Amino acid sequence: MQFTITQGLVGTRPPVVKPSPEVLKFLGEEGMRKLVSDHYDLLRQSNIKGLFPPTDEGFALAKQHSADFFIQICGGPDYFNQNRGAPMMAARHQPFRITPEARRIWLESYMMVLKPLDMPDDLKQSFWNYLDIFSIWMMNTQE
Ligand code: HEM
Repeated sequence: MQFTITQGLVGTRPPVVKPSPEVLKFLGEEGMRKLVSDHYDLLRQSNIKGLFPPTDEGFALAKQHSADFFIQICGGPDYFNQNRGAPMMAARHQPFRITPEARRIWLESYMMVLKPLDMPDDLKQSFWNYLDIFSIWMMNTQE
């Protein structure tokens, strides 16, 4: 199990592999929502907290939308499309200043919630590899 952070250039979109559907089968929808919620709670205490909604209501909604997406990308119901429309993730992140350093903090926060998670290593790896590569797509600002 290796939590590698691949060096990626702002503005590039390396080919990405979706996480294994087994991740969602193992965690269940509630487990996935808890994972995403724990990640957001770390982001809220991080140096990039200013990127995220300041109110509790906004923050709860952000958790919901993000979990909807991860459930969908892992082969579950298309909650994200139903609630938010086509993902277009890079475009949705465009209004936010996502630098390589912000990506690193975002990924390290996922690392912190994945490490202690009760899930087989091959599934953690599959989920991590997706986060590692797809997060490169979200970078839109040089340091
Ligand atoms: C694997 C990579 C990523 C995925 C799959 C992802 C997914 C999402 C999703 C689904 C949303 C909600 C969009 C909406 O409903 O309109 C969102 C919003 C957001 N993401 Fe990401 N994201 C990723 C990487 C990042 C990174 C690296 C950052 C910053 C360091 C970031 C910062 C934000 C911010 C600021 C928002 C808006 C507030 C919010 O709804 O949380 N994201 N992201």
